[in-house]
Amino acid sequence: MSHTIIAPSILAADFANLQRDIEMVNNSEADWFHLDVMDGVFVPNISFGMPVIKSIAAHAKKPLDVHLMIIDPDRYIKAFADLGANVLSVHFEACTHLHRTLQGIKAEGMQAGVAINPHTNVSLLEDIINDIDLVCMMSVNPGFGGQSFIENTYKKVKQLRKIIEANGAKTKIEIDGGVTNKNAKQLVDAGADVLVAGSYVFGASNPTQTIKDLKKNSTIVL
Ligand SMILES: O=C(CO)[C@@H](O)[C@H](O)COP(=O)(O)O
Ligand SMILES: [Fe+2]
Repeated sequence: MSHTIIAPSILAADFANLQRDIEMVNNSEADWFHLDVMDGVFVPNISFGMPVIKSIAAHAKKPLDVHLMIIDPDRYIKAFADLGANVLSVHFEACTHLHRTLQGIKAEGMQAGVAINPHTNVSLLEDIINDIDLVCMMSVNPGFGGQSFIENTYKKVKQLRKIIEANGAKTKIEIDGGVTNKNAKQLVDAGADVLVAGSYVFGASNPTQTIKDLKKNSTIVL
């Protein structure tokens, strides 16, 4: 049996009841916390930054998967390591020297992730795939929660899975945006290892059960 990692996106949580929502994730079948950091420059939205992540880290009992949607992310690698990030993803489109940035993330003891926008071809990762711990494949345009899933993602997951296998890499594929129980199984069948879900989880009447269902439906019986 192969279990898919489920990472609820805190962007869709109720910030006035953040501790309650963190405890819900702690006590659920979810595996990671997905934290979206937006700078209002790389994406047309601003989310939350260091003080909020510090508070989340104080209560979270599962790994922190931080998705940086910011320009020049090298400036903050150490700060996110100090906050307790376990996986740190930078955007391919925001890095001039991606290889150096990934080495910098690993040097701080974190897993190095690369996020790619819907228009970015997965073949651009081929020469660096062995240095990437996780590819955060955007299945919506980054910047907002609650958007519709882009169907072309299935094709990209299959292409990326081939590149990973051809290079003997251990890279995980994470899907971010518009994930629901309607597309979860198909994404995992295409080769996804991690599913991020924000509005689908926190907008549900029973988020704990929704996570449980996502986990169950994305389990592959080998
Ligand atoms: O990075 C992002 C958006 O930029 C995501 O992590 C969203 O937070 C996912 O939210 P849903 O699409 O699941 O509502
Ligand atoms: Fe994200």
